[in-house]
Amino acid sequence: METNGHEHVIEVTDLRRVYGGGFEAVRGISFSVRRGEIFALLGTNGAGKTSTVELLEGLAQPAGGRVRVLGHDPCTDRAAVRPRTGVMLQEGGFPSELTVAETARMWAGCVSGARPPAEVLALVGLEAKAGTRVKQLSGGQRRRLDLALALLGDPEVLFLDEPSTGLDAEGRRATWELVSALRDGGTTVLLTTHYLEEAENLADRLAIMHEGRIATTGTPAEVTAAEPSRISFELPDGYFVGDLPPLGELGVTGHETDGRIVRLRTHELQRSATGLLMWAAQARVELRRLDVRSASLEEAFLQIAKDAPAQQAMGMTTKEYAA
Ligand SMILES: Nc1ncnc2c1ncn2[C@@H]1O[C@H](COP(=O)(O)OP(=O)(O)OP(=O)(O)O)[C@@H](O)[C@H]1O
Repeated sequence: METNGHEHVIEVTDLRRVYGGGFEAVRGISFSVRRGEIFALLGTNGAGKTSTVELLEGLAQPAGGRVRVLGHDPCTDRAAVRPRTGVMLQEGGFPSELTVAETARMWAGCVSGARPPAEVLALVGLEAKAGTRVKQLSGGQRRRLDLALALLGDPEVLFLDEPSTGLDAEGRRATWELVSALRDGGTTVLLTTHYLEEAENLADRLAIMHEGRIATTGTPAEVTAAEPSRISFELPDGYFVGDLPPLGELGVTGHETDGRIVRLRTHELQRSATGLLMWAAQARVELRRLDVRSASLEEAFLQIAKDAPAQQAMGMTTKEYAA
């Protein structure tokens, strides 16, 4: 379907997934992915990312709502969709006695018009491991084999469930480069990830899921822009928060204290930082552990996940100012 001149390769409308015991893992989500775009689904543990991706892959029927991939229902019209998509699941589950090359050849036998197995192994940097048994691969090498197999059919749409989990920094970068190159070649990619840096580097657009719903969506810049920047510092000896200049007048929209550490939130970082530093200069005090940082995807993520146990454990007090 075309909207505003963009062809939507994946369309999800009010999608729901309910498991056997009645647990609703996906609670009415909607988004679309354009042709040639990388779309990242981010979220807290158990947010419903894998449950969603499995519906897009046609591995299960939704309890409600609608999924279209390349214009088809991926579950009931699997024969039309499957040959045009590549899937990298979280757990590949290969026969461990086969070598890498044998695994790729076996998989190629199940894919119509498969690319030469050696070609996809080279793409993911596994050509030197062609003769190695799968059971002797490291976790990261297995992930790369997973990715190679997903590429065998030269798919138009690629689903990647946590593609770089278990990879070292170099392997992760290599995967990002490969996925970017695939996108540049016209492949549409939907990926799930726990790495905010991955989404920031790779995704054209993203959605952050929390408890089965989409909490926010947009380009990384749009999602980030909605979040405040942060300034933190240690209160100088003998000073209290009340001794600081009126924070609202510095453009500060809220603050938290954690012992002697003060954290300020602001949408006007330069104005707030300047006001604070001028105050410190005039008072002739040093702001130890001073940290000034622009809004980031991490902030957006933590804000959404703020009721998660790890955040509660930080035990901060919070004050909000009227904007
Ligand atoms: N087969 C199942 N039966 C019942 N509940 C399930 C099943 N699979 C997943 N769930 C539950 O559905 C919720 C969403 O799980 P899902 O695996 O989709 O989350 P996720 O966002 O991919 O998480 P993670 O980041 O930890 O991989 C979780 O609460 C999970 O316990």
